[in-house]
Amino acid sequence: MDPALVLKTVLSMIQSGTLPEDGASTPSQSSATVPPSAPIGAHPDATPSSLPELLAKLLSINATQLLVIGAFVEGLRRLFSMFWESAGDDLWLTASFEWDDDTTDWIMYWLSRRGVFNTARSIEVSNYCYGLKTSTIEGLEDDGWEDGQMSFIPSLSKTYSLWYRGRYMTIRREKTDRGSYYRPVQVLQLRIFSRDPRLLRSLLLEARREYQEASQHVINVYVAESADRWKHVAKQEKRPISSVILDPGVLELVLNDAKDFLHSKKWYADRGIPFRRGYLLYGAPGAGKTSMIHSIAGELGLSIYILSLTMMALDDNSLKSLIAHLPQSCILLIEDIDAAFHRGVKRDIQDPEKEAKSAGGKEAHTGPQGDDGEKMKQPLYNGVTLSGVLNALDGIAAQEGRILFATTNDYSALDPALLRPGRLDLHIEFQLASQYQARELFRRFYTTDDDVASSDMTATDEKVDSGYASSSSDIEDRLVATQGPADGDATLPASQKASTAFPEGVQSVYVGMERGSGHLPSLSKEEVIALADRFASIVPPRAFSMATLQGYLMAYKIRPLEAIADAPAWVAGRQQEKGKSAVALDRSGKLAGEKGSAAIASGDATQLSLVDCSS
Ligand SMILES: Nc1ncnc2c1ncn2[C@@H]1O[C@H](COP(=O)(O)OP(=O)(O)OP(=O)(O)O)[C@@H](O)[C@H]1O
Repeated sequence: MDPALVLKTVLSMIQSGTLPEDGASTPSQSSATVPPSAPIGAHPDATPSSLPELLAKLLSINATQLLVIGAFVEGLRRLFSMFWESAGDDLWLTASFEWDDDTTDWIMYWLSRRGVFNTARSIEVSNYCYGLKTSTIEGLEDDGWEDGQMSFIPSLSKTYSLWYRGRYMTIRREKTDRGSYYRPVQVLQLRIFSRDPRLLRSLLLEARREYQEASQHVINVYVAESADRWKHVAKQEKRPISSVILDPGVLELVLNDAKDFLHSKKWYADRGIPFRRGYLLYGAPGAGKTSMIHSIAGELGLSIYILSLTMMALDDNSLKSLIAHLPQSCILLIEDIDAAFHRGVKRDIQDPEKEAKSAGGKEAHTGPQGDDGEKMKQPLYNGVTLSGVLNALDGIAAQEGRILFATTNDYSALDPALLRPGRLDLHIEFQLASQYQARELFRRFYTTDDDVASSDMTATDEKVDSGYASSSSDIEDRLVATQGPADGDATLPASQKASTAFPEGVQSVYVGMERGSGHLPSLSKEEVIALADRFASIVPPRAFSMATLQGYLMAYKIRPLEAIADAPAWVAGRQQEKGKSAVALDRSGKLAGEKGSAAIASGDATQLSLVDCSS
């Protein structure tokens, strides 16, 4: 049989969709009509009229003929794939995005807005948070799923298609041969059937714009997952600047400084100064260091990258690599930077300034790190050395717009080389709550959102000390009514007295927010201010952290009058407790015991120490 004839027959059958004439005809019947043994060339012009007939003819092809047909088909296939590939380059626009890259987030969000994955028939589902990649699924909330609990992501090696501005477009997630065996690098490949590169650019810009618009109310938080990669762990609602209560001017100082820095690239370049800015927030735990950084990140629209120097498997190289993998604009937050030093970040270089001073017989710094050789030789917690940390911090300047925040509760543990201007330029001490902070905390706690935004309470501590000038007689009456007749247990806070829901014999109290129903009593703005003044006059300044005061108010979430009534007993109880065991911070940030805080409270300390090392 002529191979060309066979091929022609196959093609014509495919084209015409010819089926066996008689559906009942069986292979055995066919083979009876055209015996397999019949030489195919016996009737050269005979065209097989049915599939069994064709099969029979094919089976009768000899090896040489088969080889010719095979070679012909393979040749055609190669030709076609060559054409397809070159046509692919010519006719398609292609862009690849590394799966872990932020740009993938843009594309994933853009795709999810077009419902590509909501209608796909094969999809990967994950409850892991992928930035804004999470697809919202209509009706999901009704089924008890909260928004953000589910992500749709494209299955591996599966192609999804859609139309973009009238052009056919495909999406595919693929593994590459890069990365480790266990974690190969994955890419998202996007192809548009077009020769106009502007189309790709406009898609990218569109995706970025949509993503940024959707991100306006959130900040992304990343942590160093392994020694050399960042992992997205959360998208958090932006924390309003006004929700962080510090003494007047402090937050504004840092925020304006950071804003000014971000706009000063040329200024730095013109003067040959490395373009970097670092802030060190130190002092009392629960005083608002982390809160302040989060609210500033929200205000500046920057993501936060959190790094712990005590992370296992971290060494100088991986630290450098982590820094190098930071995006151009972001906040790097090194939390509890002292922890690494306590655990023995190896001091393998000498601080030249200190050496100079030591030579002169003077210590530059008397912290525990000092020039103490013993300390330097402590066993390493991990492979990080001080020079590695310093080099990494200096490397932050390599890209524009990176801001460093470091926090610590133990200022004195930090090495002077770290504190030098150019690395950590502005040092801000956070103390226990001042009267101003206590009053503002109370006021914002019990006022509505609108009142918080509109109210401009600029009263000073003197005003608080001046008594209850602003308190109305109405409020006084209500307070007296709240305190009620003496019940022989005046020291027991009302929150505890009210906790009668526990089974008999169970000695429990709410330490956080008490559950229960009810509403905030109706209080005018002036009444809340009067109560806030009263609260601030009861709480001794610099005796409690803001977190502690917030915890106290949480127990009185809807009972401001009782919060005031119980405050003296609560303060007395806490001070008694703290007198035994608690600690406070002295001016240098060193943990010094409860008496330290009393000394600070007595006015022996500045409210907030700002050390602008660059000036
Ligand atoms: N100045 C503040 N204004 C408003 N809330 C505050 C303030 N300080 C602390 N809080 C509240 O207390 C809690 C703990 O605050 P935060 O984590 O910011 O303290 P921190 O100083 O970073 O503590 P640590 O040193 O232990 O990390 C948060 O819920 C925060 O809302």
